[in-house]
Amino acid sequence: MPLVNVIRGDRLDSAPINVRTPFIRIPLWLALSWWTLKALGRLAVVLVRFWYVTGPAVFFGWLYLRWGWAGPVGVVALVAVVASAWGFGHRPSFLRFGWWPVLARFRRWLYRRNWHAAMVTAKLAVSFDSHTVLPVLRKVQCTAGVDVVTVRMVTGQIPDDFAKVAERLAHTFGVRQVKAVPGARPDVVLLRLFRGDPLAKLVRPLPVPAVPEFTALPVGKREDGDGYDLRLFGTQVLVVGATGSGKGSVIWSVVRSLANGVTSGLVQLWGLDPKGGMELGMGAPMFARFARKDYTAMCELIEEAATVAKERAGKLYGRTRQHTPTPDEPLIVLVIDELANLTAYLTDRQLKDRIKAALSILLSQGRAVGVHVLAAIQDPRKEVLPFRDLFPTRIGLRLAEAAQVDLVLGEGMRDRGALCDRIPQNLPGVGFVVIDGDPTPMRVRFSYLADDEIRDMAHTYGRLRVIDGEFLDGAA
Ligand SMILES: Nc1ncnc2c1ncn2[C@@H]1O[C@H](COP(=O)(O)OP(=O)(O)OP(=O)(O)O)[C@@H](O)[C@H]1O
Repeated sequence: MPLVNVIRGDRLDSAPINVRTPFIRIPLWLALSWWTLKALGRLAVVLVRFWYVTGPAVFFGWLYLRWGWAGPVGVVALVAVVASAWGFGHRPSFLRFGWWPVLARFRRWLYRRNWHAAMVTAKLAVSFDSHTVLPVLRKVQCTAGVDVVTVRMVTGQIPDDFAKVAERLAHTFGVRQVKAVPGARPDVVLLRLFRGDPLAKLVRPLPVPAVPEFTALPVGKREDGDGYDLRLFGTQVLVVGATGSGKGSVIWSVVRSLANGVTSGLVQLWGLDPKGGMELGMGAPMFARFARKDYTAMCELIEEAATVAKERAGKLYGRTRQHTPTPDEPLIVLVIDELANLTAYLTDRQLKDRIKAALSILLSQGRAVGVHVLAAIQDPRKEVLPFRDLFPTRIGLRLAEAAQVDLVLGEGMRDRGALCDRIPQNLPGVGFVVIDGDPTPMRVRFSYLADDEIRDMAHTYGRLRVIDGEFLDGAA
């Protein structure tokens, strides 16, 4: 409160010009007519603007006057019958042209009701030149479980401003999650509001592709309802998740998508399960090489893979930039269940150093020459996994701490919606991935193979030859 130069009373600022406004006497009938005309004009604007309410209201009013209750009830029944027939007859077109547009109009009305308050409380309203400016709600489109709201930003705003307050917006609009992605134009942001959770239900094992498509292996479902296809060519894959987060389901989903390649010899899986074969043991026949107890055998497997990678790189030098798998030179995928056991917790220092050296060669040189790594780990810190950055594809399942999200998925990914630390324990197999060409992380759920399904798959497609350095009976 100011303590000097204060006097009581209203302060009147001196006017720049003093103008005496003219006094005109208007007859009452003229004023009344003007007000009536203005009210009629406003009514016409409202009637036209909310045509989707006024049109049906007028139509039903007319039906009622003409035929009594039978009129409106008959028309409602007719619409219900036609809609049901359309919905059952051709569901995709009914949803696209019938149901979603109607729902979108309703949802737009809901969002508009809260828009002003939501923008002000989320600090997205901007004060400029002594007035408040709000982002403009342009359009709402609905699809299964998701509303896409097109928003024109205020000058100076960027999509990340919306991403930062996404959680606040989700609570305000009563949806599960909000994601902000850049729109088609630089001044537009798209808010994706997720109403329900399409990933709440378990994803059953997916059909095994006849020939594996190494750029798009079907492994799960995305939250926008599409299937999630993992790219293996040209990359190395790291799966990070707390205990019980479903790392095993990622591994088995990938193995299943490659199963026909294993049978045809186009793919060789080499399995390393330092936890004594707890995870990979059930499907051991899927692996051409398998090590579970002997750390020296595991180290030798990794060194052998690194040697293959170096030899192939030497052969392909100057000829091609991507190796094409053949039965003579198959795609090799090293599946490692708990990588930290090899890189951090191993007490034999010499062996640990050999493993680290071979792994870094494999990770850096293998991806172009068809020698890949699919590794799972619980703790993504640098001390545990020094070469985290050599895995271009990283999958974040449920994580223990918010700070781990950006370590796994990249800087700013938690702000953009990858809430790995908020994945509930009752949703194992759910995680976030960064999909090529999309700056916002995608929530996915990996398919789940029960133990019997893993055994069946191994029985149908498996070709195991060597366990811990020893040939299996009947295998050669
Ligand atoms: N994709 C999934 N869908 C449904 N349930 C799943 C899925 N993945 C895993 N589960 C369930 O969660 C349990 C734990 O999964 P899993 O053993 O794969 O986790 P993990 O991350 O490998 O744990 P740990 O690090 O302790 O080995 C499984 O026994 C299974 O019941």
